[in-house]
Amino acid sequence: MLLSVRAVEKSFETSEGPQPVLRGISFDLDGGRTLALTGESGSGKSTLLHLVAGLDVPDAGMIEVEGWDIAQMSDATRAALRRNAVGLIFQQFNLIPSLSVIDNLTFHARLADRDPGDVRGLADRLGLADHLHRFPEQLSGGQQQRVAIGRTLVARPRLVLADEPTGNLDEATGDAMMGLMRDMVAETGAGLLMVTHSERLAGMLDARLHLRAGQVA
Ligand SMILES: Nc1ncnc2c1ncn2[C@@H]1O[C@H](COP(=O)(O)OP(=O)(O)OP(=O)(O)O)[C@@H](O)[C@H]1O
Repeated sequence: MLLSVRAVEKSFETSEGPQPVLRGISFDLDGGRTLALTGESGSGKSTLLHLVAGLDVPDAGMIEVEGWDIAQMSDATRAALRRNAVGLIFQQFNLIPSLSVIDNLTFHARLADRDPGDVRGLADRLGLADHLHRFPEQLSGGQQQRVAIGRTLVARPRLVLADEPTGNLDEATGDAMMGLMRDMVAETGAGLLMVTHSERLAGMLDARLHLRAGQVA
């Protein structure tokens, strides 16, 4: 199993005491499969994604990526897992401002010890062929979002975690990016866990995990 989540609990301290946000979440995700994470605002989607990404640790329960329990890892091992096995597409694009589009793509492949392969072909599929030598600040928000998607895919992670990855794109471009992500998942055998508020996009994925008040509904 690529990703196993079992009985995960997470609370945050607030002025009124601990506020439970995730209350016993369990699910599995196989390689080559795509899973939509849906639920109303505040239901715990981003919190769950952060835990799976190893950016935070659960209070109870277990999260295994390829059989490795991320809560038991040292910070250094967790960082290495994030670098090599897990690809994050979050709302902050975190592009490197001093690198052009093509260099941003290539750099991330090398960071993950991957041969970047056909970067120009990928840029083409991202609709960025005419912007290869631009710097992030010279791109629109949607173009930056596509670089962020490409940057993650070029590293060929085992697990792709995405938070509204097409949120800044028009419907046609968003659908094209969804198609690209699904193709890459199918080609590389990676798993995709994607937060979305869109029923339409959720319907394009293999399965859905719907959260309601911190539980699987
Ligand atoms: N660091 C934190 N400290 C305290 N409370 C937090 C923290 N992070 C999240 N929360 C609370 O946890 C709950 C779930 O937040 P989360 O961001 O996971 O929801 P979400 O489903 O992703 O929402 P949205 O769709 O609006 O992004 C919210 O009530 C939020 O206020």
